[in-house]
Amino acid sequence: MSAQREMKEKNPWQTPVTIIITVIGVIAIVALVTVAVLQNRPLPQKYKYGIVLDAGSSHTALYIYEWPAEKDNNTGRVEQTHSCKVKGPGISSYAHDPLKAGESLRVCMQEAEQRVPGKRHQETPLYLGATAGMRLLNIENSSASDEVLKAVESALQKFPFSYQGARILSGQEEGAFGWVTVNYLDDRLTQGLDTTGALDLGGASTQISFVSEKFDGSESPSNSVTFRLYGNDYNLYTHSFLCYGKDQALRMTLAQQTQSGQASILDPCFNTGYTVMKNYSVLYDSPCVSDRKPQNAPATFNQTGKGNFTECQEVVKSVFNFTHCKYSQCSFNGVFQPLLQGPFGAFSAYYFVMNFLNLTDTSIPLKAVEDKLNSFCSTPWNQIKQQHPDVKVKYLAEYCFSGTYILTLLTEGYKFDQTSYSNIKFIKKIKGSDAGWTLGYMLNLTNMIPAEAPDSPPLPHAGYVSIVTIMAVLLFILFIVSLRPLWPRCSKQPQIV
Ligand SMILES: Nc1nc2c(ncn2[C@@H]2O[C@H](COP(=O)(O)OP(=O)(O)OP(=O)(O)O)[C@@H](O)[C@H]2O)c(=O)[nH]1
Ligand SMILES: [Ca+2]
Repeated sequence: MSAQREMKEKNPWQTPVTIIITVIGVIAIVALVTVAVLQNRPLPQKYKYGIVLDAGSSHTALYIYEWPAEKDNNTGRVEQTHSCKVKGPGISSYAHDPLKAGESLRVCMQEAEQRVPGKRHQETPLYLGATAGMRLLNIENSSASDEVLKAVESALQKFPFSYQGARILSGQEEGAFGWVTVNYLDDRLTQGLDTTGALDLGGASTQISFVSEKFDGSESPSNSVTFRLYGNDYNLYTHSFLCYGKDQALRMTLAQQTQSGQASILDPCFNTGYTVMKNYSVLYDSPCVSDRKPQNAPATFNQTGKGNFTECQEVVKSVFNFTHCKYSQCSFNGVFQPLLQGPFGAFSAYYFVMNFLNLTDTSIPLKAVEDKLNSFCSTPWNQIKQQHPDVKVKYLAEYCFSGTYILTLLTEGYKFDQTSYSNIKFIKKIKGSDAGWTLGYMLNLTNMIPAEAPDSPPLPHAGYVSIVTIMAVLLFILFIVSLRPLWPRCSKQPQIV
């Protein structure tokens, strides 16, 4: 028993000094880890918001975007959280009653007030961009388009957001921002990856934008847009064809068929059995066709469907001019276009139409696309209506024309062949955000895409805490090891008999 007592007395682990040092060491490590965890705990996520109104020719849509407040500069972080389709036609249709254009936006704006947290209202930028419908109105009657813009401006200023202006975008901006949106959402810009081209088919204009190695902008400077984004330079080819959106293109094919001011036409682009009376003055009330209005035409004409894809394609082709080109190569109407390159995302009406016609699979031969259109166009109108009772009649009636127009625009207009056609993807959304010019427009105006690559992000919180914990444990072990001279010698342990 006395030997045991003697050993206990000699054991340095049980001296008060060692016990105090060990306790202090443990407390210090616990404190270090606690401070690391608490100090670097991610704060509850705060979001910022931005609102863009897309005042298109056929309708207006409102988009709300959201991004983490502390990450304005990081790509891929801005997301569309809400969209609202304004009831009624596009703002350019209110030329005769501009106040109604402003009034029409109210419901969607009230929705935005509900969706964006109140304390963020005042700092949330609000933009309105108008496209081809307003471009046409501006050509036709610039004071009327000014009035419409003024009316929407005063309507928007009544809301508590940070109003940043309502303006008409140029075709070039519309094409370029559509391209930015697609590539931003695909995370192609920060990674410096090859980019995706953008094809946008609206009601009154259509845009094609892509990066081509063969294009440095010199051959046609008006089609060139240069960007420096995240440290990479891009030389973008873009062109917007005014009047080649699908509604104005339809007008042009009808103008082509009513040149002599007949009282009726047999239209190959509409299904057999479809018939409707149309007004000459309404049809020709657009700068896209107004100079072709036949003299002495009656007030109305009957449009009756003939349902013939091949003939429809001939009529559609007649609205493109392929005769002159002063450049090395052109798409149509004497417009320069470099060699097509890379994958393409085709959105807006490209998607609506090809999705309805079950033609979004671009790996099928172009001949098969033609066959499908041929079969759709030759289906009687009654049967089409029966098969699709829930589809809006206006859309349904126009699918034969729209499908034929899209195929002709892509293959004859832009010169997509079997191989390049298979590089097109018909898309509506990318990662939950609509493909279109609005997101690119907002990112640009809020300077959210820096010219140079941002510094690499700091260590994530979990990584930080793990490293501090490992370091603390290592320090503790080191501390214990440093006390080695005080350790009891195992070999000298007294034998207890
Ligand atoms: N089939 C179908 N067509 C649609 C739908 N929504 C819009 N469209 C039509 O598709 C065409 C293009 O629509 P948008 O892309 O909204 O065109 P927009 O922005 O008003 O016109 P732009 O100012 O030329 O860009 C128009 O003819 C619309 O009437 C839809 O859900 N289904
Ligand atoms: Ca549009």
